[in-house]
Amino acid sequence: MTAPTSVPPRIHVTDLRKVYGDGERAVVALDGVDLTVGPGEIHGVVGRSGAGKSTLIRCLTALERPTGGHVVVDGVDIAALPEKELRAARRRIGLVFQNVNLLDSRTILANVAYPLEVAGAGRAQRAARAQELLEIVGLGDRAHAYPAQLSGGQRQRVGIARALAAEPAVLLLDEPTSALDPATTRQILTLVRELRDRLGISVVIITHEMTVVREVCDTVTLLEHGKVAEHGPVGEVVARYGTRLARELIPVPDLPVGVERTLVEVAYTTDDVATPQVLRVVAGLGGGAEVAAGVIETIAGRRVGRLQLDVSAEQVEATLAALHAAGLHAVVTEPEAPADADQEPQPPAGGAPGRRPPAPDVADALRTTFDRGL
Ligand SMILES: Nc1ncnc2c1ncn2[C@@H]1O[C@H](COP(=O)(O)OP(=O)(O)OP(=O)(O)O)[C@@H](O)[C@H]1O
Repeated sequence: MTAPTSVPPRIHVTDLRKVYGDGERAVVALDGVDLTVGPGEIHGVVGRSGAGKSTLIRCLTALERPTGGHVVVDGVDIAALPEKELRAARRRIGLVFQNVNLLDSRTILANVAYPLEVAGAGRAQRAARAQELLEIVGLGDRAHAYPAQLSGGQRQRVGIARALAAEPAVLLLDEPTSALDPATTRQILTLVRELRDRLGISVVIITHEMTVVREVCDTVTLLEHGKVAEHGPVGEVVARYGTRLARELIPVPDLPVGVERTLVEVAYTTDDVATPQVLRVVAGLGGGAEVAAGVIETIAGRRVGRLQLDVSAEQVEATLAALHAAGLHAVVTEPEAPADADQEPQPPAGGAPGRRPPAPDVADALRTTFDRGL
């Protein structure tokens, strides 16, 4: 969902730059990033390790001063604010990260109430609000449980409830489902969508999981080497045949390793051509063209197909010509590497595979921010 132009975006980042260090040691982590998230929009930010995702989070939450550019959250440019005004501005973003840091000695009700306590709300008021938030995230009957008694998915729910306590305009979720199994992931994503529908909140999800983008995001940004490589509504991005995001959002099954083949890929959306029509064209190719792999999926309301044809080397030109003559997008392609083949190895978190936890300085900074009452 892209915000109508008359409605101001909840997040409007322009030409954001962040350089760590200087001179020969300078590392350009963000290099002219633009990002717009409208009211009620769920926006995914994806990118490989080192692309700049954590730096973007830190700039969005004002934990890091940008080297240049603007970070406007709910109408306030937090990149330009003096230190003493930052605390109030930070409340406009509720932050939840993969390893939810709950206070183990407190009940989950007291955990959710904690930001309100720091903000000076009275006991009865904060208990009522915390209970209401726990009801919203589906944990109303566990208010007096302790964090150690909860599953990973339930802890995420508590983290989300706590992040909502200060009534933020934006919920920022950093790898919210990386440590969760597929069924729990789906439940959390359903909750995120419900929160958006119920509260009208905007959501930014930083993730390396394309499933998250496919299942819940309205719009997506791909960061590469600190720059925006691709962005747009998910339904449009999947129809940009051959782009990295389109390929990763609609992965075709891998071919056996070591098999040498010439693959011709046909990509289409059923807005343009129906699948039976495509198959008729493929059936008429002759020359031994065979469907080696393929997938047809409905993403963001759009049905998209990718077929990989196994074609003998001498038939490639004729095959491409016939497909193009039928008005289809077709290119010679390579067997695909797994989506995150060049990710750094990532240690398990919370007992399941996932993105590595934030570096200690990030985790400490975030904890300190939370302790200050965010
Ligand atoms: N405090 C820092 N000092 C120097 N360089 C840094 C610092 N933090 C990040 N970088 C560098 O900035 C670049 C972007 O890093 P960042 O952590 O934002 O990427 P990322 O996409 O979040 O990666 P990951 O998914 O592995 O967490 C990398 O080259 C990284 O080495």
